[in-house]
Amino acid sequence: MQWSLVVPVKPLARAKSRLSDTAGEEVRPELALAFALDTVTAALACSAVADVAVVTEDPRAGRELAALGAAVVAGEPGGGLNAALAHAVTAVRAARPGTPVAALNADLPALRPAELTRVLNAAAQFPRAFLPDAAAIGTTLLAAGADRALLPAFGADSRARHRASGAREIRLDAVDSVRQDVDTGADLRAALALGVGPHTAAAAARLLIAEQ
Ligand SMILES: Nc1nc2c(ncn2[C@@H]2O[C@H](COP(=O)(O)OP(=O)(O)OP(=O)(O)O)[C@@H](O)[C@H]2O)c(=O)[nH]1
Ligand SMILES: C=C(OP(=O)(O)O)C(=O)O
Repeated sequence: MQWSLVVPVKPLARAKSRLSDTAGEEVRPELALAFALDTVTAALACSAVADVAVVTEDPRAGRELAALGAAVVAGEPGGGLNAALAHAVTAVRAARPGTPVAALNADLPALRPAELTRVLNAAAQFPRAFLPDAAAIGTTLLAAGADRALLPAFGADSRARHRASGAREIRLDAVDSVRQDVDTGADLRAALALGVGPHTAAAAARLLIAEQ
């Protein structure tokens, strides 16, 4: 089974506010963009992925992610992340009616295509399924099979809310790269330890140089 992925990217100037202890205001947008570039590069290289649509209102993020081969969905309805995802799924299914869809966070800089394939193959066993984040509180991926509504409930305690919504929790070992989202400095160190993509590696190196 091949999936259409929907990847949400918040306007870079407002993104990753919880990294403010680790990265100053001028560096944070660069880091957020680097995470998204590495996430989308790995997603596009995944054999279980048919296409990737980025939903963003940020012109620079849209431009740079489109250059990788992602489609860009603009025109968010307002109301935040879940409304943006529902809007993007409607746009994707207008082009590919009924396609299975998965929402994937854009802050997974260590993402490995083979691990994403295993997660998507597990998701394909259920009408709706999700993967908890590394902290086991949030969600990094929510999937809905052909013609199923995604019903995204990302945000605080989304693991519990996705479970309560009837989505099946995916329990797999050795898919750390799909679970390691980066919200804090500690998350960034954990992602660097797993091994990040080239954009994040370069941005993190600039961050360390700036600190010296
Ligand atoms: N398109 C879109 N994406 C969003 C929106 N809010 C969050 N996202 C994205 O959703 C994913 C999960 O969001 P968070 O992990 O909370 O990231 P964030 O909002 O940049 O981080 P904080 O500022 O620290 O809360 C990331 O890929 C964000 O870029 C939104 O309003 N619109
Ligand atoms: C939006 C989410 O991400 P975070 O918890 O990283 O903000 C979520 O986990 O639902």
